Amino acid sequence: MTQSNGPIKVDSKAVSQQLLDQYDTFLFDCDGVLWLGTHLLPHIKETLNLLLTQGKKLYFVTNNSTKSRAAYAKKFASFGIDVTEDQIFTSGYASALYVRDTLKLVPGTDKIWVFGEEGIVDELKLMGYESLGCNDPRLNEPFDIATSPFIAQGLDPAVKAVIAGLDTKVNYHRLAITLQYLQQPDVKFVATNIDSTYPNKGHILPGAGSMINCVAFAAGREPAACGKPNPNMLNAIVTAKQLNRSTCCMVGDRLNTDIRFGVEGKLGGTLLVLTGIETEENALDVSSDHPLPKYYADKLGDLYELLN
Ligand SMILES: C[C@H](OP(=O)(O)O)C(=O)O
Ligand SMILES: [Mg+2]
Repeated sequence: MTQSNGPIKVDSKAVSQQLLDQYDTFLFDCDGVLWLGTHLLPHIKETLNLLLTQGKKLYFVTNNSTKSRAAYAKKFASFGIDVTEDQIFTSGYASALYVRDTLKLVPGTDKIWVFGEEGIVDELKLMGYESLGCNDPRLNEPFDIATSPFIAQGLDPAVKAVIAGLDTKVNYHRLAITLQYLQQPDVKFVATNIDSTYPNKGHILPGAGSMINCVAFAAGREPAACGKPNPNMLNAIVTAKQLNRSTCCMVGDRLNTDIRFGVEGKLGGTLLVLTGIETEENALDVSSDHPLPKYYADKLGDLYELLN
């Protein structure tokens, strides 16, 4: 079957082997591809091991900024999957690289207000940056303009950027103080990713993009989004790992981030799996605003199941 017929379904041993034979490197999205929250999807370990036995290089590229690369390595280990930190790239790490290499903020002098979770703070800390906000327990208090310490003490003038990401503790206090910083003209606005939702155990939950848009709308500002499909994230991975784009395959569950990342990043191929956000109808919708995948499958584990 040729690409001119549209996305190719991985539903036979021949197509599964054809896909594996084309690529020597696989970049995997995580949420909706490998797992749903703490639930590992079927035959993930077997599929990753199969790729390793065939000499493939594996990398993991997630827009989920709630954990650091080190914390993700621990999550893989909790599933009995041996992945090192340097195989993992998160949107929190991509955002910290942007703060360091593009904004050129000065570690030890410039601070960052984090509207998001520890994964962003941890990556910034590795680069020598002090963060404010995030899990500060005072932000868990209901917001009261008369008593908020962030209002009473005033904003920290050392804050030169806001990084906004998925924050499962989002509340009015966090939104209000983040907006105060975004109203400062010299404070840059950085977002980890644009995902409107993310999949978790059969439910579709609000994603980073939904809460980032809340403060962006209030501030009347658009952030620089550092995760997929931003090509800078792929450029950083390709450079760090000396990858040959033409022999790489991006595996994801979302058209407007993962598949767009792979297609616009000129990778050799893309595989959309239907265990996360997209449906088979979406995968085949030629009228879609987003690039369609070269391949698609009901789940990643089909690669293994069809060959065994
Ligand atoms: C959806 C995204 O994670 P990913 O699918 O990129 O691992 C996220 O959790 O915001
Ligand atoms: Mg995903």
